Amino acid sequence: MTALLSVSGLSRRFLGTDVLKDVGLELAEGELVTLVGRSGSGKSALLALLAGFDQPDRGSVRIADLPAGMPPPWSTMAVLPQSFGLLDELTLEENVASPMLFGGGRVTEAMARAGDLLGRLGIGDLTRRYPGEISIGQRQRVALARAVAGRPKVLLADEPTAHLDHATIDLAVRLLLDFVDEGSACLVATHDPTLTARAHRRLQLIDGRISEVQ
Ligand SMILES: Nc1ncnc2c1ncn2[C@@H]1O[C@H](COP(=O)(O)OP(=O)(O)OP(=O)(O)O)[C@@H](O)[C@H]1O
Repeated sequence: MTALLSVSGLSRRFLGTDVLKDVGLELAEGELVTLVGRSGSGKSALLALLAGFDQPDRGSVRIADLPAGMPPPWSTMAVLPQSFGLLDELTLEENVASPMLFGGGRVTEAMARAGDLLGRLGIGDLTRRYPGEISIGQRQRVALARAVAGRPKVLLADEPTAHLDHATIDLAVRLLLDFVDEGSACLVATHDPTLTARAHRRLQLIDGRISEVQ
């Protein structure tokens, strides 16, 4: 299996506290891996380091075949933040199509894929609405659709099912599993037991250290 993300010896200190201590992990192509840990344990801090939004005090992050430490282009790594980051002036389908269009994709194909992804998440009837006209759980689904739309090699997702009901979580998990099956890898910080149960592997953060959940 090809390693799409390799992390070693990652440490990060905030305000005199070692939040992450010597963290190492690998994500292989085809893997959906969850990251659990108590609130404040450092999950979002770790995702920020992996995404290149923050710099470690020690350690290295290597993404796909880029040199270690090289910030990944958005077409290689996508980030789904807790705050979604949707563009309010674009319709839902335009939001989802945007990574494909920025990557040089054809408009008709990008819009068709956007509609398909939104349909798979149960909101195919809302494609022409704007983010301000839908619920928070619907916005979360749009953000998930947009995160996978450009087929990035690595997706980092922070609590992507936090606002979803049980049936909708099932749709989201299926989408993520199909996404990694097509040659990507996904690391998900989550408190969601359904998502965790269906992941290929589970990691946990305790006292700044990462370990595999057996
Ligand atoms: N920029 C920062 N400056 C100072 N402290 C920070 C900063 N970012 C994170 N922290 C601290 O690092 C710790 C880990 O925060 P983080 O947001 O990664 O937790 P989390 O596991 O994602 O929590 P949750 O499940 O509640 O989202 C917390 O104690 C937090 O206060």
